[in-house]
Amino acid sequence: MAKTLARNITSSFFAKSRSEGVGAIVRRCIGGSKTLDPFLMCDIFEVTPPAGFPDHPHRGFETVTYLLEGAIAHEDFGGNKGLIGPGDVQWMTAGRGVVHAEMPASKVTSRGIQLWINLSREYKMIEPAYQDLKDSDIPRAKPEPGIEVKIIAGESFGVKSSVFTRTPTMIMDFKLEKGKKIEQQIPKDHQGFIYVLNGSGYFGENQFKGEEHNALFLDDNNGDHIPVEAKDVDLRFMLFTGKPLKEPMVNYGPFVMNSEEEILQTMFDFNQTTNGFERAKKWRSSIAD
Ligand SMILES: Nc1ccc(F)c(C(=O)c2c[nH]c3ncc(Cl)cc23)c1F
Ligand SMILES: [Fe+3]
Repeated sequence: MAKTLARNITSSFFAKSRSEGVGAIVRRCIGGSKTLDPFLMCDIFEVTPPAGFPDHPHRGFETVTYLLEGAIAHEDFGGNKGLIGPGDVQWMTAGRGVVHAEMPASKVTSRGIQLWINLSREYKMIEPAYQDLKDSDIPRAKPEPGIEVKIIAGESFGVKSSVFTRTPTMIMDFKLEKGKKIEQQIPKDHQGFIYVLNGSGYFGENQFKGEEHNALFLDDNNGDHIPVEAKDVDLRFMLFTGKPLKEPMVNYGPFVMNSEEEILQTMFDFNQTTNGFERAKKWRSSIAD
């Protein structure tokens, strides 16, 4: 069978720690100087009480919060509240508007990843929705001993996630023992990036070396897979790919719309608690004092 086209890595950078929220620390691998349609932001966060992300709004996109260690409590203006524990995922579709708080619920430092995925114009003003996945709900693919793929969204080695993605997205957590190599299929029309969580490895057809805290960006050569090899040590990395929306994007902090007018309207809606922000009137979370 003819060998299909593989993706290469075009660039990488080391995600430095910076403060965010109230006393939290994040390594921002998307959203600082680097954007990658349809992804708006990707933070690898560390947060210890009393720090956190107190009451704040979102409109026009989705947030995906994946806990690596510890726990995050969340509560929104609609009374939705819960705990995101180790290995769990909260997929929040903010749509027309959510106001919530996200606070650490563990004495030890809580570590995780929060990805912001843009919504296309047709979905920006839909009702908010949640998809909560407990670690045990999230399928794994184990194509051979020494390789495990945790599939938060998308498909790997015939194993599919149950998550509904309005913006076509793949999010996977890979663990490769030293000496193992893998080829992960990627839709040809997706853009993507990798974040190395632990160890190091060689990524893409061009065997680009990636180490801890490195964000690595895939070329958009329409390749249908990416080869990865853990040559020297065990490797753990995240793969994020998504179909670009190719729409105008105007953002103002946690509001992401298609025009300046829509952003001004959003700021008015939030300040006047109208048009999706009605429940924000007088609401204060109970988890962020
Ligand atoms: N507007 C705005 C401004 C500043 C923020 F910090 C936030 C925000 O909440 C987060 C930024 N990264 C994060 N990682 C993890 C978690 Cl749980 C939350 C966030 C936000 F939304
Ligand atoms: Fe938030």
